[in-house]
Amino acid sequence: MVTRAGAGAAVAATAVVALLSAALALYGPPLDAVLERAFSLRKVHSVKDMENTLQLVRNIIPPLSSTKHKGQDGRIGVVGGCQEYTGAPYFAAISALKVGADLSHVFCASAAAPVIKAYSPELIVHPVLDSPSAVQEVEKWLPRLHALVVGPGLGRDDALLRNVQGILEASKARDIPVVIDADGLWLVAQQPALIQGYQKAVLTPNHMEFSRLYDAVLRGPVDSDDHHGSVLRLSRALGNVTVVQKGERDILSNGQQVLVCSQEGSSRRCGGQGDLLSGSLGVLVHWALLAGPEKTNGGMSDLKLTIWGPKIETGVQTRAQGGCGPRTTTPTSPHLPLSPSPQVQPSPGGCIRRLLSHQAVQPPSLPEARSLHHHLRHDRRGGGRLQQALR
Ligand SMILES: NC(=O)C1=CN([C@@H]2O[C@H](COP(=O)(O)OP(=O)(O)OC[C@H]3O[C@@H](n4cnc5c(N)ncnc54)[C@H](O)[C@@H]3O)[C@@H](O)[C@H]2O)[C@@H](O)CC1
Ligand SMILES: Nc1ncnc2c1ncn2[C@@H]1O[C@H](COP(=O)(O)OP(=O)(O)OP(=O)(O)O)[C@@H](O)[C@H]1O
Ligand SMILES: [Mg+2]
Repeated sequence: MVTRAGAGAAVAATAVVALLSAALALYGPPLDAVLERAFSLRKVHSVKDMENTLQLVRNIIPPLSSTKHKGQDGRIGVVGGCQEYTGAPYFAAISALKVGADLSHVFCASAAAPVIKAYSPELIVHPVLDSPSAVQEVEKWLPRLHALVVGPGLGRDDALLRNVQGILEASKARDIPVVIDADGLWLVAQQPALIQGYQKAVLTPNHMEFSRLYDAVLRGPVDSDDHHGSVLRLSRALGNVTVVQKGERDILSNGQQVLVCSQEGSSRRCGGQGDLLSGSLGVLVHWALLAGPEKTNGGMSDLKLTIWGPKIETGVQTRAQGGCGPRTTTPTSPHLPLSPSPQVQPSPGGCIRRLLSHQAVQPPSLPEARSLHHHLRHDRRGGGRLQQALR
C-alpha cells in the first residue's frame, strides 16, 4: 500500500517535473510542511529548491475560474483493471483527480468494476473491457476524453489485450494523448507498430518493462553503461514517442533530447507508485499540450533547464546545441543554478510539450535503429554514432 508520504515522495520523484505540481495540487500551501512530511525519513529537502522548480510548473496548470464548466480542466480515461489487479487502475485514476482533472473514468474488466467502484464514488467505472464490443463501448467516450492512461492493472489476458489494441487505434485516430504503462507496455512490446511514430504517446516503463521493451524493439539487451543513450535509442526506434524510464533517476527522451530527473523521492519500492505517476501524467500531458507556446515558451531551444534535482548529469545535450540542456553539460555545482525568471524561464511543461509536439527529425526505421544499436554496442571507440547525435 502506498503510504501518504510514499505517494508524495513518489510524485516528487517523478521523471516529469510538471508532476511536482501535483505536490501543490495535492496538498496546497504550506508546501514546506508537505515536503517535510514527504521527506520526513530523510534530510528535509530545501523547500527553496523545490519551490523554484514548482514555479516553473505552474505555467501549465489551468487557473481555477468561476467561468469554467465541469470537465473543462481535464477528463481522463484509465484503461486497465482485471480480476487480479484492481488497485493499479484506482491509483492511476484517483491520482488524475488529485492532480486536478475534473473527471476520471476507468474502463476495466467486469470482474474488477464493482471493486473499483467501491473504492471511490469519484471514479466513473465502465465494466466493458472484457465485453465483445469493448472497443465500440470505449470509442463512444473518446470524444469526451482529453487523454488516456493505458495499462495499469490491465493484466496479460489475450482477449483484453486485443480490445486494448483496438482502443489504442481509435485513440490515435482522434489524436488523443496516451500514456502507456504497466501491461500496456507488455502489449507494445508484442506489437511496437501499434504506437510507432505516434508522438502523443508517452511510455512510462519501470526497470523491467524498459528491458523487455528495449529487447523487443531493438533485439538486444539494454546498454547498462549508457542509460541515456538506451532511452534515446528506444524512443527513436519507436518513431520519437516520449519514453520515461523510471528509476532512481528518471530518464526521458523524445528521440532528440534526453532529460534526467534526479529529484530524490521515497526509498520505499512498494507497488502502486508507478500507477500514481501514470495517472498524474495523463492530466499533465493534456495540460502541457493545452498550455500552448506562450505558456511553455515554445520549443526546446528556449529552455534553460533540463535537469531537475540536485545534480547536473553529463551527456545531456546542451542548450547551445539546440537542446534544452543547462548551459553546461559538465557538473558545475552540486546544485542546479536555479535562477528562475518565470517570464524568461519556460516551464518544464515546455519540455513536456516540446517532447510531445516537437517537429520530429525523420526517425530511423526499425531495421535502421536495430543496426545502429548493433554498431553502438560493438563500436565503443571514441563515441559511436549515438554519442555524435547527443553532442
Ligand atoms: N495494487 C495493484 O493492483 C497493483 C497492480 N500492479 C499491476 O501489476 C501488473 C504487473 O506489474 P509489475 O510491476 O508487477 O510487473 P513487472 O513486469 O514490472 O515486474 C515483474 C517482476 O519484476 C520485478 N521488478 C520490478 N521492478 C524491478 C527492478 N527495478 N529491478 C528488478 N526487478 C524488478 C518485480 O518484482 C516483478 O516481480 C501491471 O499491470 C501493474 O499495473 C502494479 O502496478 C502494482 C500495484
Ligand atoms: N531505485 C529508486 N530510487 C528512487 N526512486 C525510484 C527508484 N525506482 C523508481 N523510483 C521512482 O518511483 C516511481 C515509480 O517507479 P517504479 O519503478 O516503482 O514504477 P512501477 O514498478 O511501474 O510501479 P507500480 O508498482 O505502480 O507498477 C517513479 O516515479 C520513479 O521515479
Ligand atoms: Mg508499473
